[in-house]
Amino acid sequence: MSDVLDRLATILEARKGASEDSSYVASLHAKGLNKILEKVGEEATETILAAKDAEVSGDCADLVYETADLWFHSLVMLSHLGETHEAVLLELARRFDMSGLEEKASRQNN
Ligand SMILES: N=c1c2ncn([C@@H]3O[C@H](COP(=O)(O)OP(=O)(O)OP(=O)(O)O)[C@@H](O)[C@H]3O)c2ncn1[C@@H]1O[C@H](COP(=O)(O)O)[C@@H](O)[C@H]1O
Repeated sequence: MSDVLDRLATILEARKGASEDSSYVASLHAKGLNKILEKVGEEATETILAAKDAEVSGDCADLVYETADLWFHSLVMLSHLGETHEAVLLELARRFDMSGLEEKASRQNN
């Protein structure tokens, strides 16, 4: 499961050179950053609405589906700008490590 982002990133990279008629990702790149950002915004809104519905129904299936759409379009945005998910994972890891150090320092001070 953990290699899904790596595998998807490889496909997204390959789609940069693909024909826009044969590939949704290539069509987004061809339409440009504004179209990609429009999709990220739409998917973020759909994710928020699905989260509100999930709170009422207790069913998170639509929320998971919409979050996957949001992550996917965010990955296309990063790829369009020459960045990858790895930079985001590194940033999360850096924060995780920092919070670990803070916890340790706080334990030592008490
Ligand atoms: N993970 C995804 C993925 N998630 C969502 N989508 C597409 O994202 C779009 C979601 O937008 P909407 O729900 O607004 O649907 P829509 O109304 O058809 O979209 P628009 O007309 O508004 O652009 C749909 O067309 C979905 O098919 C995806 N398209 C592709 N992938 C992955 O990307 C790879 C490359 O895809 P292609 O470029 O199509 O080969 C695929 O193998 C998949 O692994």
